[in-house]
Amino acid sequence: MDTLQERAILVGVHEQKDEHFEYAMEELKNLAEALDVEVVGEVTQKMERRHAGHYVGKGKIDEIQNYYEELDANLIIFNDELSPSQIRNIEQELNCKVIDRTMLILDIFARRAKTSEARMQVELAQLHYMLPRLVGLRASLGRQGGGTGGGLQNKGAGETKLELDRRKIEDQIAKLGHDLNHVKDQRETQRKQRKKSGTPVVSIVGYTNAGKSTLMNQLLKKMDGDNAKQVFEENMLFATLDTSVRKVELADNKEFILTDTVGFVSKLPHHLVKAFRSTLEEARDADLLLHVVDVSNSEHDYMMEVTNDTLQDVGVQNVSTLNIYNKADLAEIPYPKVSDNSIWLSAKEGKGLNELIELIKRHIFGQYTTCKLLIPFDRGDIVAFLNDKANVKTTSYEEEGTLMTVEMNAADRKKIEEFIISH
Ligand SMILES: Nc1nc2c(ncn2[C@@H]2O[C@H](COP(=O)(O)OP(=O)(O)OP(=O)(O)O)[C@@H](O)[C@H]2O)c(=O)[nH]1
Ligand SMILES: [Mg+2]
Repeated sequence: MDTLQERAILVGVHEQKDEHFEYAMEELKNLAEALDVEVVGEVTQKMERRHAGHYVGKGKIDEIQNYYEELDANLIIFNDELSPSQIRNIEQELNCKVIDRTMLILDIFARRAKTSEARMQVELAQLHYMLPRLVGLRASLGRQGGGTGGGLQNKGAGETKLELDRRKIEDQIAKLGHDLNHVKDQRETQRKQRKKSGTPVVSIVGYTNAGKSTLMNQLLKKMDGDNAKQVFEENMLFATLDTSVRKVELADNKEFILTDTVGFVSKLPHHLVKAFRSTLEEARDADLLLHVVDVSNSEHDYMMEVTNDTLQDVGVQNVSTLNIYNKADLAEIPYPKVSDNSIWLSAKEGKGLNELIELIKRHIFGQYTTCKLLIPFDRGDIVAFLNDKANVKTTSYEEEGTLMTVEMNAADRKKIEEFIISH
């Protein structure tokens, strides 16, 4: 397919109460560039509230039109999600291809999704978004354009040739919902099994591009050397869209499960959060969250706020959390440094990992207890089990059997209760 280079003008309304407007516009530019769209201009307007009919004030529409022609643009991207009537009205007035922040994010997700579950989740979000906007979108997407189009030119929604047919879209939504439920059940079963095994779960969460996958890889490398099964890390928005689950085994026979998942961004589309809910919910059952923050970004407080709000949105509450201030190498901050539940480190350089592991251990192995056991000589299986699963501190051979002092978790302890002689 012949793809025309897209040249976009960004349009944003700066509402009075919004303190993060400049950053939101900068992020919009990054999102556009993540789709190879060239940003050629920007129009902003200060208003008390966005205009219900056409997002910006009426006079601003003419200004956008002039700018559009002058800069030879072929696309206009709005900084917020446009309502169905806003899309229709702006379309009519401007007579050009119009997309909004939501379509942009959906499109990025559509391109990055790798597993079938992630693809289905994105497609579901796209269809939900499209359904009430068919009229406006039909006009907009019918126009000559390049790569972006609310995912319609991508695999997934695009290849199923829905032709914006309402009935077909509704059927497809129902089908995806059904298929996703099935995947969700499987995931639930796995989660339950993990829980039953008593192995603590540590989940990495945070804003997109904060360094979550880099941290996961470094932790795995530290344990398994270069044989570690790495996850994908990249300097781009939404490099990760799926949950990766790995087991981390520590030197003292303690182990935990580490998960990496999709990152957050401000104004994450509501339908996307909904579609990805089951992925995001994984964090709800975690024993500990590692909230990774790019401390070198001047907006990192805001990014933390967005992450916390999104987590709350999907019902992740009251899970103990460590704040990981990452990329300290790019900030003027001494590192590694630990203070209460916060740590400053550099995942990329691998500096601060030992301190982080200590901090993690302190949180998740709190329920570990030490006890003394006497195991008859004919129960070599128990001794082997303990050597494999527990942190064995002393072993001596007495007349009645093997005497061991071990530190272990509650689940394993239950299994060998009959051999405990003192605590
Ligand atoms: N300088 C520096 N760069 C880092 C550090 N940690 C990660 N990065 C870089 O930041 C970029 C993003 O890293 P990822 O690990 O992919 O980030 P992520 O949080 O998984 O991002 P998403 O999956 O997109 O949400 C990569 O280019 C990393 O090399 C760090 O400590 N210092
Ligand atoms: Mg990632």
